[in-house]
Amino acid sequence: MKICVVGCGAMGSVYAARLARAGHEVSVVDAWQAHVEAIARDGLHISGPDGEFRTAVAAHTTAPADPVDLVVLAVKAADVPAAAAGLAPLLGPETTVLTIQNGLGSAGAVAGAVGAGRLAVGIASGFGAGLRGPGRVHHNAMRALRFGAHGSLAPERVEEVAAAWRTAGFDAAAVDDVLAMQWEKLICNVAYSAPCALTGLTVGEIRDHPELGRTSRAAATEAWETALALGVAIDVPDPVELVRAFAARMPGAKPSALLDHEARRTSEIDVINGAVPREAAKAGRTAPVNQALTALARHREAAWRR
Ligand SMILES: NC(=O)C1=CN([C@@H]2O[C@H](COP(=O)(O)OP(=O)(O)OC[C@H]3O[C@@H](n4cnc5c(N)ncnc54)[C@H](OP(=O)(O)O)[C@@H]3O)[C@@H](O)[C@H]2O)C=CC1
Ligand SMILES: CC(C)(CO)C(=O)C(=O)O
Repeated sequence: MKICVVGCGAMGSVYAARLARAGHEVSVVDAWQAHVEAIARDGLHISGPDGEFRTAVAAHTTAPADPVDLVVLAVKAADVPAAAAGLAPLLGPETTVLTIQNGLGSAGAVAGAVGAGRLAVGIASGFGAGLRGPGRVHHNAMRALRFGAHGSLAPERVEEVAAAWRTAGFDAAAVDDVLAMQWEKLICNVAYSAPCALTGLTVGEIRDHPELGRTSRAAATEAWETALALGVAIDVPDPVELVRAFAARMPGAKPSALLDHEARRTSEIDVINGAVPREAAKAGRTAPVNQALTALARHREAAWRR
């Protein structure tokens, strides 16, 4: 498959490098000039639980006029509208766009820019990835990717994408109910994103903390109750068990919201913990734990923008 990964950060690099190593024709587009130059010169260097490797991929700072079979949009939520608006040079009549962000709401912005008929949504779970420097990424684990149609994209097209990712060694599958998958991931993210970002603790440290562990589990339980109240068909009998198992796979990981706060950057808290009170309101409910965590994170982030 001819694939372009737009947003070649922590996750985009893992996707691009593994897909290229599996023999797909892969290029990347990223906003960070020094990173793009390092990739173009030395390739992408990935380290993770299964060792290290380096792969050559073509790298650009803006999308070249060269339509591909698959665009993978792997920027953070706040950058989705701008990145989606720049995808036109990569799109041919049969191009599928796969957007993979944590939190809720990104797909709507991408559909507006590229058309819902070509859009698939992905959920990446259990990677704990971070950039180590230009051209270099480390990930703590590599659990699963699930893909689903956002609008009228044919199921065969989603399956084709999942099959390509399986050739690269990912546990990847097409699912019918991508909204349920997004909520299952959201339950895990709300447990760790704001609590880790606000305290500087890792996923495992939050899980094991006598007081903050309780806050983390309460945030997850609130998201779980909200999903059930909205009638989302999540397959989660026990949210506390779900988030414990999530942390057990990568106790040392720093959620990307914590990496953002360490760099004094605005995080994705607004579409992760912040999504829960917004969604709860649709069901006539409140979500005070996530509301408070979001307010604290927003307050800190606002100070960096002053
Ligand atoms: N990290 C993880 O372990 C996991 C992350 N996720 C989710 O995956 C998504 C991506 O996260 P992550 O990889 O950590 O984020 P990163 O910040 O590491 O990567 C995003 C990259 O996109 C670049 N970028 C921003 N705007 C544009 C643009 N318009 N065109 C091209 N490139 C652009 C950024 O450059 P610059 O920094 O210069 O703006 C950055 O290099 C998020 O939604 C995250 O929540 C999901 C599962 C695990
Ligand atoms: C590590 C974390 C919490 C990133 O933010 C994540 O979402 C994942 O790896 O699935």
